[in-house]
Amino acid sequence: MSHAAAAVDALVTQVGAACRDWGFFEAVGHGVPEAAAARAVNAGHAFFSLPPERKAAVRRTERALLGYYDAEHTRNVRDWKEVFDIFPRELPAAGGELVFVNKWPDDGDLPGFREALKEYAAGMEALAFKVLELVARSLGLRPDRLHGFFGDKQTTYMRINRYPPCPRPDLALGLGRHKDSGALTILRQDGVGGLDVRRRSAGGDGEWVRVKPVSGSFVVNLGDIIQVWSNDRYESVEHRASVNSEQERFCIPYFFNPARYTVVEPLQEMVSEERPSRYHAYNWGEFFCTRRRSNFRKLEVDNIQIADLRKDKSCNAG
Ligand SMILES: O=C(O)CCC(=O)C(=O)O
Ligand SMILES: [Fe+2]
Repeated sequence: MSHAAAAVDALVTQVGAACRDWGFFEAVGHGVPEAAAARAVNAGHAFFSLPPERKAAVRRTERALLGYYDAEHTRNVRDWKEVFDIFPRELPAAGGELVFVNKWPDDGDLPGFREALKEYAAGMEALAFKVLELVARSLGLRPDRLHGFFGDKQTTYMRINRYPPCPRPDLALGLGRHKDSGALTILRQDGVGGLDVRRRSAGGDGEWVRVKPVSGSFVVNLGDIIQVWSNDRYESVEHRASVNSEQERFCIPYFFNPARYTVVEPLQEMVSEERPSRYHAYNWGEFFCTRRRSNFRKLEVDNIQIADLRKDKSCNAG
């Protein structure tokens, strides 16, 4: 085996172990130019420093879901944060449905904002395909086995997240506990710290573990779709963002998601007589839109979770 092939094999083993044991890992030596990341971070800070009326000009609505928002709910509890969302690959508006067209602030307000975010998103996409390949290999699949789900019509979105200092961090969360519903999330966080991951444990709820910020790294986490594709070999992991009373915290997650029409179900290679399919097939676009619709206000019932699609609901994993 060549040197390079041995290095890839070693990386695949590491990624596989992290996916199995944590569902989370940090990527260093990832090839995304630091200057592009810094430009995106600066653009984000500049956006949130705009006066409220400039931010309100690109506020999202219940139908047009991209842009600025400061009242999001996660699993029926309001988050302590403000966000700005874009689709790096914009989707044409389809009549009567939710609209995913980008709302950009005026160029005069924020010169270079759009370019900075687009450049960064392109770097994230390149990294996302590399991670996808490592994940596929770690499951014993062809390196490009999952690539076809992420063509031009992908529903990937990117968010800039700001968590303001909170006078009572014991009473609020920047972002309530949740699992990401897409395939992979790759995020850049600042040095403040606040991302907590729930440790997996056989007996039920594990402890919360703070993800130590590592300068120049990206945090990668598996979403529900990888859990389903892998037929539970990997699991999406619960996480949350804590806040603190002194400092604002800032991060940019990139949510790598397949096309809307994708029917998500365990991959045929992951299913066997000994390990039958554990999930009902579902339509990703419907799942995504149901989730996004429900984060405007407090509902009486919890919104849809991946566990609802399990064939064996008595098993609480996921
Ligand atoms: O603030 C963070 O680090 C986590 C962000 C996150 O989990 C999300 O936006 O889904
Ligand atoms: Fe998340």
